[in-house]
Amino acid sequence: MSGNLASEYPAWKKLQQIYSSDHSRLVLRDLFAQDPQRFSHFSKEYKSPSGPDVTFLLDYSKNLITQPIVDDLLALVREAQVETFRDKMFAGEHINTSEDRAVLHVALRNFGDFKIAEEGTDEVDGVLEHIKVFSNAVRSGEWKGYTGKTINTIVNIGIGGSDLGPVMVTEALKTYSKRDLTAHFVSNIDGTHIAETLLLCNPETTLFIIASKTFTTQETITNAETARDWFLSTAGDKAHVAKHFVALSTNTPAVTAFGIAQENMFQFWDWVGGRYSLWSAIGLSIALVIGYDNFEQLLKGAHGMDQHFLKTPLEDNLPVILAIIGIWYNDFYGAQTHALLPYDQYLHKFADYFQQGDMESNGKSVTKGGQRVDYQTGPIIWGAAGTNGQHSFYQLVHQGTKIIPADFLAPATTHNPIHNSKHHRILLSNFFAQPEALAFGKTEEEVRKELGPGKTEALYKSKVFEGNKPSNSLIFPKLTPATLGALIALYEHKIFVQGVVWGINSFDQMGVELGKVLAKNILAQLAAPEDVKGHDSSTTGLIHYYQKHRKE
Ligand SMILES: O=P(O)(O)OC[C@H]1O[C@@H](O)[C@@H](O)[C@@H](O)[C@@H]1O
Repeated sequence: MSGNLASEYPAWKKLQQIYSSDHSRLVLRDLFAQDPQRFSHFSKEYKSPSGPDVTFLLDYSKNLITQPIVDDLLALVREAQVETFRDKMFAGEHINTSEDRAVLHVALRNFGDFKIAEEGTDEVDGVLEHIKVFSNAVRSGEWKGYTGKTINTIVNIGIGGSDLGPVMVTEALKTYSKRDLTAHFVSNIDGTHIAETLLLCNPETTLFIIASKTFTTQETITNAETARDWFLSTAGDKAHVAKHFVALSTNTPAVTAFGIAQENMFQFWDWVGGRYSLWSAIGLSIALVIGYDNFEQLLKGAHGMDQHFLKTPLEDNLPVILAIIGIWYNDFYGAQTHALLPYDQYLHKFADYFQQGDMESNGKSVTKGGQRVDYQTGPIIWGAAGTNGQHSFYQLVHQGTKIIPADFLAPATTHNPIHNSKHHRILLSNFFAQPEALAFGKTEEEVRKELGPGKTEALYKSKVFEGNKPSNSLIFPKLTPATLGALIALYEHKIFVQGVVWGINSFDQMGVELGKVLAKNILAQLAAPEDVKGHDSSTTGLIHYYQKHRKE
């Protein structure tokens, strides 16, 4: 986030030369054969420096790297002054320059450690207390609906960062959830989303959580109004809204105008980016589902990773290691994507979550100084829970023409050891096998030996796995709230490091604006064909087709 062009750093130029001269020699079979200690050289165990016990092993030995390459990538990190910018972030400096804002999601999980001088950081504990008291009241049944019944359903209405974090975390920690409290998440403006959800709700026992940092987001406000109308059509009296609607927002006037009382508003601050907000009041639905104590464990797990990121030398710093490996493929190998592949059904929304986390943060092409970059920035993030992906897109990962770096994640112990953990052993055998198959493949010689003579050349060739496909493996004892917190913070800081190296602002999201403005303009033109003005022939033609065929 220095605003410099990464391609001007001496280390960048050196890495380009290394890639050109050496990449054909970077073959995992050979690298492992040459160094029997490769695993211990390129793996690290994380142990939380404070708070709840969190540990995991990151094995990055199956990457197309050598120690000199790692050293040059770390030199790049130093030249980009990542440590300086990291310290600025933790100190509350306004590193989000385009919006003149601090970037302080770390302050939301700062259990007294870091000194941060920014307005609002002294209010964090008060909001956490509010979340605690409220979530305890709802979960215990003390909080009653307008007819005196306890709440058994919550509906979080929010989109983007006000949806994806709570969705991902409540799914990931479902085993900790209060099973008699059903949680729904409504995000899409498509009326189908709210309509189908309302069919499952009883107005007497449903709590709506309107989650919007700005409280101006069209989707969220429209869905919230629809929910309020639906509620009032049964409840009648507007005074009952107070028992069934709460807001999570930075925008007090808009919340009040909507009709939500200030005591039912959970505050946060402009220094919390939407995609980094699950640790804030936006996490209310998480606290309701898993309980406040577990929510706090999540925060503490993340705080441990914050300390690790802040205090660990670069060569042992796990977010830095993930970041440099990503840069190596993204910028030198030309990899377009990065797959997140958790072998844990509970983490089935992990890739969706980091699609926003990473792509909205680092999907930029202009540096903080305003220069057009001449290299690749953020990768396309995608993925699915194992083993489902194996029966779908892994074919291309194994034998396609593209290089797809991937992170495999898995718990050693499952929360569901059914059938004497048979399922889990099978799951983990796949978690171990896939990176092995990707890295080492199967040679033509091995195929010929296996099939024997007399087969067509085409068949021999089609069964070859070229291998040399890179991956990281991350294994942790069990998916606990604290472990999940640490994993999320690990990836958040990885994204930060990459953004600093690329010289971009990872904390604004100007790219979401243009479409919003055009949609607003078009919405006002939808009534009649003669209203449709100022568009290209394609857009005009599409709108005219819609106008001809709609039935409302
Ligand atoms: O929380 P609100 O303000 O409704 O924003 C919801 C989402 O809006 C989008 O346009 C993006 O800017 C996201 O970063 C944000 O999380």
